Amino acid sequence: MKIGIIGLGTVGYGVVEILTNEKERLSKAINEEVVIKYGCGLEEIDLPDGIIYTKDFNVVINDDEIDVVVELIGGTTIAKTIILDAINKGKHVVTANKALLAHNGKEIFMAAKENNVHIFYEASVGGGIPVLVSQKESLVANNTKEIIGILNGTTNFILTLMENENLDFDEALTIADGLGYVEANPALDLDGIDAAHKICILAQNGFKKFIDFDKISATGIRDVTKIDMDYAKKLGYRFKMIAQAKEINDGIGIDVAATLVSKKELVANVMDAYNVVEIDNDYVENVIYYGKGAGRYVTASAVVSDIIKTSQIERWSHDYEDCTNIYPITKSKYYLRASKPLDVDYEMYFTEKRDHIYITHEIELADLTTVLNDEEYTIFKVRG
Ligand SMILES: NC(=O)C1=CN([C@@H]2O[C@H](COP(=O)(O)OP(=O)(O)OC[C@H]3O[C@@H](n4cnc5c(N)ncnc54)[C@H](OP(=O)(O)O)[C@@H]3O)[C@@H](O)[C@H]2O)C=CC1
Ligand SMILES: N[C@@H](CC=O)C(=O)O
Repeated sequence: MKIGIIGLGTVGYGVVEILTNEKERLSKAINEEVVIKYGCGLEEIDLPDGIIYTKDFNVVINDDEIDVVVELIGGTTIAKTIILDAINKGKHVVTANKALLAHNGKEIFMAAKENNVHIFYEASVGGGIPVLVSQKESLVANNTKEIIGILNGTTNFILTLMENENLDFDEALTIADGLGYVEANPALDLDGIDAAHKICILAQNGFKKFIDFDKISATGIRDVTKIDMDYAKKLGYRFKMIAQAKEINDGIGIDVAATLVSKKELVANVMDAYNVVEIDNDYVENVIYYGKGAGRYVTASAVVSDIIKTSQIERWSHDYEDCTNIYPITKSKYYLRASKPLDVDYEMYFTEKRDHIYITHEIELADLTTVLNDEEYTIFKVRG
């Protein structure tokens, strides 16, 4: 197996290291020598002996000896060209590029099918956690009912810091940024866009439907305050940025939102930069996947396992229909904080200083906002 790795940054160099250190064992596992022929990056770096450095990804794609192209540059422009060109040249492709797959997955999967090549992308969701392979292979007997997850480590780290250290959002963000957690474009993390990319990929595979990414509602964690975090704590909840998808009526409900999760739920106890995915199925019922969602070796572990999987004969099918009806999930329990008593049905209520705090029964958001009229209030979804 001859491999070309395009992108030698955090993940790409980790892949080079693992494949080099584990070459003998991995080659034995597939009964074929695993060889990195090219490392492609914008700037030349030291590569282990035998790997050819190139600046030009076309050198990799146009080499007839290359079986697997590994795209690890990120983004949705050049990466798309690289992946489609590689597929059209009959190469298997491995990528960790969640943004590209959420936006252009359909086109890429179709091209892979037409060219009879593998496209594997385990590292795009949950870093090293083997959740996609489980969805595509181990859960094949099941119909998925619901998927929920904490799919962004950065925001989970920030929420954990806010809670444990009693910090404001901005204070916690500064610390997370200083530790290198926050993406170059912070909106991807903070506004839930990265988590939306990941739930889009999970939902497509779970419900066997293509989802138009632009229809997914994502609100992120910028509105979570220390005040609401304290009230949540008093009521037995913890703030988490929850990505959720489930089949509803004639379509798919899917969104990402800061949510109060009961501390009794396993998901509420996933702290720091860890990720979790919980999939509810008809036969095996609930299964939970937990682990680190980012980091050089964590992510490279999933990429290497995908590279090795390209030696298998059977292709992953992505013969999905388009889902035209995509909705935010608005039927929920809600947390409300207002400066006056509110006329709402509730499960829990207390008042402190000038605040009136409610956890409502499950209700449609539109019905709730009708009752609230012009009152000023803070609102978040509640789970559990
Ligand atoms: N880091 C992580 O923990 C995780 C990352 N991912 C995904 O993995 C992918 C890679 O991420 P990561 O390694 O962190 O990103 P990095 O920015 O660390 O690495 C990307 C590398 O690609 C290089 N590059 C950019 N354009 C080209 C080009 N045209 N030809 C060759 N090389 C190029 C960059 O060079 P330069 O720096 O000079 O621009 C950089 O070294 C992304 O899709 C990301 O979303 C997924 C899960 C976790
Ligand atoms: N920014 C992402 C990195 C991995 O996908 C995260 O925080 O989870």
